[in-house]
Amino acid sequence: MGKWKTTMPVYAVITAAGKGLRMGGDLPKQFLSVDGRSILSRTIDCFAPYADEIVVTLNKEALALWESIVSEESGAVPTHRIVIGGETRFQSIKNALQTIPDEALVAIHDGVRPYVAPVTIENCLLAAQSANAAIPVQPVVESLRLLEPDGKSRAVDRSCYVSVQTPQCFWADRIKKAYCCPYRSDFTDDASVYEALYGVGSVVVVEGNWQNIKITRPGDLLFRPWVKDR
Ligand SMILES: Nc1ccn([C@@H]2O[C@H](COP(=O)(O)OP(=O)(O)OP(=O)(O)O)[C@@H](O)[C@H]2O)c(=O)n1
Ligand SMILES: C[C@](O)(CO)[C@H](O)COP(=O)(O)O
Repeated sequence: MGKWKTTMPVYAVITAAGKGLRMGGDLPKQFLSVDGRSILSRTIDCFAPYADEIVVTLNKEALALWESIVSEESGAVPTHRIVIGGETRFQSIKNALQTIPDEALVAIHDGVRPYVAPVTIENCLLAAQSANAAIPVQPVVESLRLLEPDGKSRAVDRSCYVSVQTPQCFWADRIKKAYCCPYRSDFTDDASVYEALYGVGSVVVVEGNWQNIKITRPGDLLFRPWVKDR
Protein backbone atom coordinates (compact mmCIF):
# COMPACT_ATOMS: atom_id res chain seq x y z
CA MET A 1 0.00 0.00 0.00
CA GLY A 2 1.48 3.37 -1.01
CA LYS A 3 1.10 6.62 0.87
CA TRP A 4 -2.27 8.01 -0.22
CA LYS A 5 -2.51 11.72 -0.93
CA THR A 6 -5.16 14.10 -2.21
CA THR A 7 -4.76 17.66 -3.41
CA MET A 8 -7.08 18.82 -0.60
CA PRO A 9 -5.96 18.88 3.03
CA VAL A 10 -7.17 15.87 5.02
CA TYR A 11 -8.23 16.19 8.66
CA ALA A 12 -8.77 13.17 10.91
CA VAL A 13 -11.14 13.64 13.84
CA ILE A 14 -10.49 10.86 16.36
CA THR A 15 -13.25 11.05 18.93
CA ALA A 16 -12.32 9.81 22.39
CA ALA A 17 -14.39 11.79 24.87
CA GLY A 18 -16.62 8.88 25.93
CA LYS A 19 -16.86 7.28 29.38
CA GLY A 20 -16.77 3.61 28.33
CA LEU A 21 -19.67 2.60 30.58
CA ARG A 22 -20.25 -0.77 28.84
CA MET A 23 -16.58 -1.66 29.36
CA GLY A 24 -16.68 -0.76 33.07
CA GLY A 25 -13.46 -0.42 35.09
CA ASP A 26 -11.59 2.61 36.38
CA LEU A 27 -10.22 4.00 33.12
CA PRO A 28 -12.24 4.88 30.01
CA LYS A 29 -11.50 2.12 27.46
CA GLN A 30 -9.61 4.37 25.02
CA PHE A 31 -6.81 4.67 27.61
CA LEU A 32 -6.47 0.93 28.28
CA SER A 33 -3.35 -0.78 27.03
CA VAL A 34 -3.34 -3.59 24.44
CA ASP A 35 0.02 -5.36 24.23
CA GLY A 36 1.89 -2.42 25.76
CA ARG A 37 0.30 0.47 23.87
CA SER A 38 -2.87 2.45 24.57
CA ILE A 39 -5.89 1.86 22.32
CA LEU A 40 -6.11 5.58 21.54
CA SER A 41 -2.45 5.79 20.53
CA ARG A 42 -2.89 2.79 18.23
CA THR A 43 -5.94 4.44 16.65
CA ILE A 44 -4.23 7.80 16.10
CA ASP A 45 -1.29 6.00 14.49
CA CYS A 46 -3.55 4.52 11.78
CA PHE A 47 -4.30 8.03 10.46
CA ALA A 48 -0.80 9.51 10.54
CA PRO A 49 -0.03 8.54 6.91
CA TYR A 50 -3.24 10.18 5.64
CA ALA A 51 -3.99 13.27 7.70
CA ASP A 52 -2.45 16.72 7.45
CA GLU A 53 -3.79 17.29 10.95
CA ILE A 54 -5.17 14.91 13.54
CA VAL A 55 -7.75 16.32 15.98
CA VAL A 56 -8.50 14.24 19.08
CA THR A 57 -11.53 14.91 21.27
CA LEU A 58 -11.08 14.25 24.98
CA ASN A 59 -12.92 14.94 28.22
CA LYS A 60 -11.46 17.76 30.30
CA GLU A 61 -11.07 15.27 33.19
CA ALA A 62 -8.95 12.96 31.01
CA LEU A 63 -6.40 15.56 29.87
CA ALA A 64 -3.82 14.86 32.59
CA LEU A 65 -4.17 11.10 32.17
CA TRP A 66 -3.67 11.36 28.40
CA GLU A 67 -0.65 13.61 28.89
CA SER A 68 0.92 10.98 31.12
CA ILE A 69 0.17 8.18 28.62
CA VAL A 70 1.73 10.22 25.80
CA SER A 71 4.84 10.77 27.87
CA GLU A 72 5.03 7.07 28.90
CA GLU A 73 4.79 6.03 25.26
CA SER A 74 7.80 8.27 24.61
CA GLY A 75 7.37 9.54 21.07
CA ALA A 76 5.08 6.78 19.79
CA VAL A 77 1.92 8.92 19.69
CA PRO A 78 1.78 10.96 16.44
CA THR A 79 1.36 14.74 16.70
CA HIS A 80 -2.24 15.74 17.33
CA ARG A 81 -4.35 18.66 18.51
CA ILE A 82 -6.84 18.24 21.37
CA VAL A 83 -10.41 19.57 21.38
CA ILE A 84 -12.63 19.16 24.44
CA GLY A 85 -15.56 16.83 23.75
CA GLY A 86 -19.16 17.01 24.91
CA GLU A 87 -21.82 14.95 26.68
CA THR A 88 -22.70 12.99 23.52
CA ARG A 89 -20.65 11.69 20.56
CA PHE A 90 -22.63 14.19 18.45
CA GLN A 91 -21.46 17.12 20.62
CA SER A 92 -17.85 15.89 20.66
CA ILE A 93 -17.74 15.68 16.85
CA LYS A 94 -19.47 19.04 16.51
CA ASN A 95 -16.85 20.67 18.77
CA ALA A 96 -14.03 19.20 16.65
CA LEU A 97 -15.60 20.14 13.31
CA GLN A 98 -15.90 23.76 14.44
CA THR A 99 -12.08 23.93 14.50
CA ILE A 100 -11.60 22.59 10.97
CA PRO A 101 -11.55 24.71 7.79
CA ASP A 102 -14.27 24.30 5.16
CA GLU A 103 -11.90 23.46 2.33
CA ALA A 104 -10.84 19.99 3.39
CA LEU A 105 -11.74 16.33 3.49
CA VAL A 106 -12.50 15.02 6.96
CA ALA A 107 -12.33 11.45 8.26
CA ILE A 108 -14.28 11.00 11.50
CA HIS A 109 -13.21 7.92 13.45
CA ASP A 110 -13.95 6.35 16.84
CA GLY A 111 -10.92 6.44 19.14
CA VAL A 112 -11.72 2.85 20.07
CA ARG A 113 -11.36 1.34 16.58
CA PRO A 114 -7.59 0.75 16.50
CA TYR A 115 -7.71 -2.06 13.92
CA VAL A 116 -8.93 -0.08 10.92
CA ALA A 117 -7.03 -1.18 7.79
CA PRO A 118 -5.16 1.28 5.55
CA VAL A 119 -7.26 0.14 2.60
CA THR A 120 -10.46 1.05 4.47
CA ILE A 121 -9.19 4.58 5.19
CA GLU A 122 -7.99 5.04 1.61
CA ASN A 123 -11.20 3.75 0.02
CA CYS A 124 -13.39 5.92 2.24
CA LEU A 125 -11.37 9.08 1.57
CA LEU A 126 -11.31 8.40 -2.18
CA ALA A 127 -15.04 7.72 -2.30
CA ALA A 128 -15.82 10.85 -0.25
CA GLN A 129 -13.64 12.92 -2.52
CA SER A 130 -15.76 12.00 -5.54
CA ALA A 131 -19.17 11.27 -3.98
CA ASN A 132 -19.13 13.79 -1.04
CA ALA A 133 -19.79 11.28 1.76
CA ALA A 134 -18.59 7.69 2.28
CA ILE A 135 -18.68 5.19 5.13
CA PRO A 136 -17.23 1.67 5.58
CA VAL A 137 -19.59 -1.25 6.11
CA GLN A 138 -19.47 -5.00 6.62
CA PRO A 139 -22.03 -7.75 6.01
CA VAL A 140 -24.12 -8.84 9.01
CA VAL A 141 -22.80 -12.23 10.15
CA GLU A 142 -25.63 -13.26 12.49
CA SER A 143 -29.36 -13.75 11.86
CA LEU A 144 -31.44 -10.63 12.38
CA ARG A 145 -34.89 -10.14 13.94
CA LEU A 146 -37.19 -7.16 14.07
CA LEU A 147 -38.80 -6.51 17.46
CA GLU A 148 -42.44 -5.57 16.88
CA PRO A 149 -44.24 -3.14 19.23
CA ASP A 150 -46.60 -5.94 20.36
CA GLY A 151 -43.66 -7.89 21.82
CA LYS A 152 -43.43 -10.41 18.97
CA SER A 153 -40.33 -10.70 16.83
CA ARG A 154 -39.88 -11.66 13.21
CA ALA A 155 -36.97 -12.83 11.09
CA VAL A 156 -35.75 -10.34 8.50
CA ASP A 157 -33.54 -10.78 5.43
CA ARG A 158 -30.05 -9.95 6.67
CA SER A 159 -28.76 -9.45 3.14
CA CYS A 160 -30.74 -6.16 3.14
CA TYR A 161 -28.59 -4.80 6.02
CA VAL A 162 -24.97 -3.93 6.69
CA SER A 163 -23.07 -3.12 9.84
CA VAL A 164 -21.56 0.37 9.90
CA GLN A 165 -17.99 1.26 10.89
CA THR A 166 -15.81 4.36 10.88
CA PRO A 167 -13.95 6.34 9.44
CA GLN A 168 -16.91 8.24 8.04
CA CYS A 169 -15.53 10.65 5.44
CA PHE A 170 -16.97 13.90 4.10
CA TRP A 171 -16.15 17.23 2.58
CA ALA A 172 -15.70 19.43 5.65
CA ASP A 173 -18.03 22.25 4.58
CA ARG A 174 -20.90 19.79 4.01
CA ILE A 175 -20.57 17.81 7.25
CA LYS A 176 -20.09 21.02 9.26
CA LYS A 177 -23.36 22.33 7.85
CA ALA A 178 -25.11 19.05 8.73
CA TYR A 179 -23.84 19.29 12.31
CA CYS A 180 -25.54 22.70 12.71
CA CYS A 181 -28.87 20.89 13.23
CA PRO A 182 -30.16 20.19 16.75
CA TYR A 183 -29.21 16.85 18.35
CA ARG A 184 -31.53 13.85 17.83
CA SER A 185 -31.26 10.54 19.66
CA ASP A 186 -31.38 8.63 16.36
CA PHE A 187 -28.11 10.27 15.28
CA THR A 188 -26.00 7.19 16.02
CA ASP A 189 -23.20 8.16 13.66
CA ASP A 190 -22.04 10.95 11.36
CA ALA A 191 -23.75 9.50 8.30
CA SER A 192 -27.15 9.76 10.00
CA VAL A 193 -26.50 13.44 10.75
CA TYR A 194 -25.39 14.04 7.16
CA GLU A 195 -28.38 12.18 5.70
CA ALA A 196 -30.83 14.22 7.79
CA LEU A 197 -29.76 17.29 5.79
CA TYR A 198 -28.84 15.88 2.38
CA GLY A 199 -31.38 13.03 2.13
CA VAL A 200 -31.44 9.27 1.66
CA GLY A 201 -28.85 8.16 -0.88
CA SER A 202 -26.44 10.98 -0.06
CA VAL A 203 -23.96 8.63 1.63
CA VAL A 204 -22.14 5.91 -0.31
CA VAL A 205 -21.03 2.70 1.35
CA VAL A 206 -17.62 1.12 0.76
CA GLU A 207 -16.19 -2.15 2.05
CA GLY A 208 -14.75 -1.90 5.55
CA ASN A 209 -12.52 -4.51 7.20
CA TRP A 210 -13.91 -7.13 9.60
CA GLN A 211 -11.09 -6.51 12.08
CA ASN A 212 -12.26 -2.89 12.48
CA ILE A 213 -14.27 -3.63 15.63
CA LYS A 214 -15.43 -0.93 18.03
CA ILE A 215 -13.92 -1.97 21.37
CA THR A 216 -17.02 -1.82 23.54
CA ARG A 217 -17.15 -4.66 26.11
CA PRO A 218 -14.43 -6.41 28.18
CA GLY A 219 -14.19 -9.42 25.82
CA ASP A 220 -13.25 -7.09 22.94
CA LEU A 221 -9.91 -6.47 24.69
CA LEU A 222 -8.91 -10.07 23.92
CA PHE A 223 -9.19 -9.55 20.15
CA ARG A 224 -5.88 -9.54 18.27
CA PRO A 225 -6.25 -8.87 14.52
CA TRP A 226 -2.65 -9.87 13.92
CA VAL A 227 -3.48 -13.51 14.85
CA LYS A 228 -4.19 -15.17 11.49
CA ASP A 229 -7.56 -16.78 10.64
CA ARG A 230 -7.34 -20.56 10.99
N1 LIG B 1 -19.64 12.04 24.62
C1 LIG B 1 -18.95 11.19 23.85
C2 LIG B 1 -19.32 9.83 23.77
C3 LIG B 1 -18.56 8.97 22.98
N2 LIG B 1 -17.47 9.44 22.32
C4 LIG B 1 -16.61 8.54 21.56
O1 LIG B 1 -17.35 7.90 20.54
C5 LIG B 1 -16.75 6.63 20.25
C6 LIG B 1 -17.80 5.53 20.13
O2 LIG B 1 -18.61 5.53 21.28
P1 LIG B 1 -18.82 4.33 22.31
O3 LIG B 1 -18.17 3.09 21.89
O4 LIG B 1 -20.26 4.30 22.65
O5 LIG B 1 -17.97 4.88 23.55
P2 LIG B 1 -18.46 5.31 24.99
O6 LIG B 1 -19.54 6.33 24.89
O7 LIG B 1 -17.23 5.68 25.71
O8 LIG B 1 -19.00 3.92 25.56
P3 LIG B 1 -20.31 3.62 26.42
O9 LIG B 1 -21.48 3.95 25.52
O10 LIG B 1 -20.20 2.18 26.75
O11 LIG B 1 -20.26 4.52 27.63
C7 LIG B 1 -15.73 6.36 21.36
O12 LIG B 1 -14.42 6.51 20.84
C8 LIG B 1 -16.04 7.40 22.40
O13 LIG B 1 -14.91 7.84 23.16
C9 LIG B 1 -17.14 10.80 22.39
O14 LIG B 1 -16.15 11.21 21.78
N3 LIG B 1 -17.88 11.64 23.16
C1 LIG C 1 -20.28 5.54 15.02
C2 LIG C 1 -20.45 4.06 15.22
O1 LIG C 1 -19.24 3.49 15.65
C3 LIG C 1 -20.80 3.43 13.88
O2 LIG C 1 -21.02 2.07 14.04
C4 LIG C 1 -21.51 3.73 16.24
O3 LIG C 1 -22.77 4.13 15.78
C5 LIG C 1 -21.23 4.31 17.61
O4 LIG C 1 -22.24 3.88 18.49
P1 LIG C 1 -22.20 4.07 20.06
O5 LIG C 1 -23.64 4.24 20.46
O6 LIG C 1 -21.37 5.30 20.32
O7 LIG C 1 -21.63 2.84 20.63
